[in-house]
Amino acid sequence: MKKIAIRAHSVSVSAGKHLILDGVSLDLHAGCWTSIVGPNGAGKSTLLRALAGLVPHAGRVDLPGLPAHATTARDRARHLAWLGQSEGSPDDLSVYDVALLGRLPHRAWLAPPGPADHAAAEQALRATGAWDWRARPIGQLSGGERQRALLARALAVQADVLLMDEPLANLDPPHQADWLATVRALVGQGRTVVSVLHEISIALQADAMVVMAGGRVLHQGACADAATHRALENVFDHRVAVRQFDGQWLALPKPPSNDVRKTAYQVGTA
Ligand SMILES: Nc1ncnc2c1ncn2[C@@H]1O[C@H](COP(=O)(O)OP(=O)(O)OP(=O)(O)O)[C@@H](O)[C@H]1O
Repeated sequence: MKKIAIRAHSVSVSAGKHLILDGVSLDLHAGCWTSIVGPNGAGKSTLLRALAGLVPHAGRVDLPGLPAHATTARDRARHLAWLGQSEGSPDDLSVYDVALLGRLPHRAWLAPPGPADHAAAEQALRATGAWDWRARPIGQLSGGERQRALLARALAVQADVLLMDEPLANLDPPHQADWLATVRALVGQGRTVVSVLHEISIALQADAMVVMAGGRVLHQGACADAATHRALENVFDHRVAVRQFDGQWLALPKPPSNDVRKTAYQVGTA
């Protein structure tokens, strides 16, 4: 039987009277890459933040891979790394120092980074192609360069579980492919990756997929399963078609029907 990396029991998140996440229960397998997909506002980021313990919620999130003696926030930060959307870092911090931030859970209070920390930062920066400009201040970087520096910070943690919210934001296709290779390597080492993705064709390359809408999980299954493809097409109102090309599943955008197109045009030109 597959090990569980994260188990959510009836997790709900509210903002005032608005229920953003509505009693989500799910098991995420260890040593697997799971992608979370769904339309805008489905609750994907909120679910990921709840799994990471970054948002107050009802219900429970368990990390069965965390040893029983590992009870502190620092233990948890070593076990579970996080890459959020539009994360901030002081603009004058160098790319190298940003990567080293990922080592904070491994360092004693106020202790300088040691050889293992420098080695982890270098490995992470090389994996994201950011090593050559490690001395540059993060505030001077383009959107994609910045994302690669932040990704390096998450990788430098060397955590068993990585949660990433839109990790491909601003990345060009070669660096998207590098990210895919990195995820495959992590999973090959037995690590668990959970990513919220809008790039559905890339999300379909994961091992498993969680399909969300309206703050709920509508479907969870293998990316190769026909039931998962149907759930994807349904949740996007059949505006995507899942097809196989060259041995790979792709989600192709479909144009609106003539009726919808006509209405949209009339609204747009009114
Ligand atoms: N602090 C908040 N207060 C009120 N509503 C919120 C708050 N945070 C999120 N929401 C709402 O909760 C819903 C889910 O938000 P969330 O960011 O989790 O969606 P998402 O699926 O990640 O969306 P997207 O694909 O657009 O990034 C949205 O309708 C959002 O407007």
